Amino acid sequence: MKREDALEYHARGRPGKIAVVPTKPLTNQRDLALAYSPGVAEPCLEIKANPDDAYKYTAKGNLVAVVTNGTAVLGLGNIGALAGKPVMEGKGNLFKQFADLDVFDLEVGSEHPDDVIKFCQLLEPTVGGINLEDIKAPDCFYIEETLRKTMKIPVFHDDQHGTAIISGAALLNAIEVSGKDIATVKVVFSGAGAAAISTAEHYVRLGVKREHITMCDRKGVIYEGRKEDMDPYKARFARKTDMRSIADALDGADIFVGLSVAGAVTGEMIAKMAKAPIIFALANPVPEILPHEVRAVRDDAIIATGRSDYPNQVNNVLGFPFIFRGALDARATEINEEMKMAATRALAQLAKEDVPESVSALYGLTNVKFGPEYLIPFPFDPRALLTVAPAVAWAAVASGVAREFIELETYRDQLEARLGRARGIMRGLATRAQREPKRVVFPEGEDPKIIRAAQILADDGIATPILLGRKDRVRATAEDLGISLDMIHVEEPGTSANRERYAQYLWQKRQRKGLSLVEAGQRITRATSFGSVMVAMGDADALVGGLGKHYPETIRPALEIIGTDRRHGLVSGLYMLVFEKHVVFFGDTTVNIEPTSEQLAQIAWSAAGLARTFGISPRIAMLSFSNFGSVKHPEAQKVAQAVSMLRLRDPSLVVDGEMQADTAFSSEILNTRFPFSALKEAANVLIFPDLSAGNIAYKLLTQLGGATAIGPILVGMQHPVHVLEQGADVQEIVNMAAVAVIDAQQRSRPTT
Ligand SMILES: NC(=O)C1=CN([C@@H]2O[C@H](COP(=O)(O)OP(=O)(O)OC[C@H]3O[C@@H](n4cnc5c(N)ncnc54)[C@H](OP(=O)(O)O)[C@@H]3O)[C@@H](O)[C@H]2O)C=CC1
Ligand SMILES: CC(=O)C(=O)O
Ligand SMILES: [Mg+2]
Repeated sequence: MKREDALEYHARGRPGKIAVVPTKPLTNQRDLALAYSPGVAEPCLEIKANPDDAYKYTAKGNLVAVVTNGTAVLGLGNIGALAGKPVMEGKGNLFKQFADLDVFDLEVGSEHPDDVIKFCQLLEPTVGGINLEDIKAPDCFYIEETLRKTMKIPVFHDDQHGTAIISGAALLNAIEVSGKDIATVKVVFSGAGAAAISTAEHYVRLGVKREHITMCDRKGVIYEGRKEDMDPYKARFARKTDMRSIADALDGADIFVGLSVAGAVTGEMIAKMAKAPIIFALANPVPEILPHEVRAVRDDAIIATGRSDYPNQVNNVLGFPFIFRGALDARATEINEEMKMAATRALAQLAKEDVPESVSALYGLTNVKFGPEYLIPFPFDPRALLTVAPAVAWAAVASGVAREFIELETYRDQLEARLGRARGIMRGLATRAQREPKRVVFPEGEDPKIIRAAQILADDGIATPILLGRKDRVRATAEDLGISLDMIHVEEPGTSANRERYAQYLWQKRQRKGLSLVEAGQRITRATSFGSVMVAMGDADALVGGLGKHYPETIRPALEIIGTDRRHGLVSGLYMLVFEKHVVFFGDTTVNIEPTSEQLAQIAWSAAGLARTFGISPRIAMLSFSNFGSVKHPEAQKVAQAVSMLRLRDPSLVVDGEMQADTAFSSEILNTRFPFSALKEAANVLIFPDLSAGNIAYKLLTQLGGATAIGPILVGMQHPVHVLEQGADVQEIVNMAAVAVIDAQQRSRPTT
């Protein structure tokens, strides 16, 4: 990271990192009357009568004040309120991006603790919570304690408790990885300020013995009887000891926790620590010692820093957004010890779970697993919000400080929705699949991604996975991945007891297409054919395949063996494009290259059915370069004919065309220029005149239009078969399997 890049990042475009965004339309006289005078008086009077209504009519419940006086900004020291503003804007940005909380960053121009206290107290009507930031010790303790006693909204000093919570999670996991015992470990702190004191107290709650903690500040070890630079908070850690320097303290110590400044310890000191030392060098922006300096003297060390450019980022960014989310959603009156402990445990546990590839890919990593290099989740892991916020909210309810009851199942859905519609939709699918899980067969059963997806599907009760492949290979890969195959069925096409039966079925299906019984016997050893027969014969409910293969390699055997559902007449590949505010289905994007009018009508009919599966009432636009006969060309007429056919087939469908893409999305164009159109509002199903158009359009929208694509979803097969994109990641495989399960749930299986 270069200095110029950081400066350019902050200066680029609109200076700074956050802005205020209106959440209600204000485009005409009526809006103005509602938003401002006279309409605004109504919520004012409601709140006057019932102050709690502020949470209903204003942004208070989602608003956090990040307050500093700039006296301990990162490890830069007392650089003042104004110079601290970039950090506070940064916290605001993180609150928003990671937890959808809005922030006012408030830099208070006074070093006097009572000024900060008064300032915060006066903010109580404005915000739902206060995050104190970068205020030096011991002032920060007095400020926070006073505010907690006098205010009814959560007040949380991030450098104290955020750091304690996150490093507590990392501590539990580092202890587990190193095989140490929390009751006997010797811990040395560099720093005895806001972060260090609170972290040490949290470690004691987690099981570290107070007498095993040695705390050092600028003057060295804090010992019993020391007079210089002491305060009551440091005094709680004053040890009866002869040690005077941090070098003395580190000799034989198990754990070093740096919450002070860059360069506070040296390699020489670290070299003298006990076996498998745990080094948390957490000063920002430059740690007490850099990881390569530790490695130079200790190859058995477990290392974490506060930065994002080394493994194990122990930084309060993993805490404050999610902790405040949970606290505010539960309308907690404070953030108490139970809530902090719940956050620590939730983060520690999350690190032990499989990391989605979409997350590790953000860090340029593959196969990330719990261990010395991965003790704690990544800040960009969306599961952090989904895990920590509910844990905190629930702890608030359980400890009696919540004013709002949290229904955990629906709460997780609400959090998913905050992360974006695509995730919300996929989670909705998983929930539906879990109601009646089905057997899903995976032809690429030896692939590590498929095995990992199978584990998730089985663990989450979404499907009963059947992996096709050589059993020894599947077992060996599963073992490498640390995955148990107890709930996963593995079938080897080459040696399966069902081989004969399946070959007979295949032969009967294809004997008039030139396939001999011997050839059928050979073909059945191929996983895609084997899997397709399993589905056709009812030994599996759905097939999900095609990982690393070209599309036709999977779809052809499936089509030959399973065939097309007569009601659809043809198979097509649809995508669901999820935008921030709406969802649009695209067809056909993957199968039919030059569809006829009949086929276009079929594709539209299938797409309408798929939209209904997702709980969306279809409004179909049949697209072209022409608007309702404006261009006389066979390509446009083909689309218009498809519309007529579709109307005959299902008069209740909301469909029209041929029309241009902008017409499809503009109710104004539709209603003014084409008032005869059956489509009156923006379409949510787009049918393209050919595969080129459909395929190009969906790819452009994912690349340039910010859409998330879910698919391809294959419709029109006799039984559920779904083809993965070649490079699909584990989460995409899980998603597609959930779609396959729902597809299977919706069909009544005809007897074969
Ligand atoms: N990774 C993370 O998530 C977080 C990291 N931090 C980091 O922790 C550090 C401290 O922050 P915070 O507690 O808020 O600040 P404070 O000002 O409250 O405390 C700073 C402490 O560091 C001590 N110190 C300063 N220089 C030295 C030195 N050369 N050797 C030993 N101790 C020294 C001070 O000693 P004295 O008491 O003698 O003045 C003081 O105890 C910063 O670097 C900050 O970036 C903080 C929060 C979160
Ligand atoms: C991360 C943080 O809050 C700090 O270093 O102060
Ligand atoms: Mg800070």
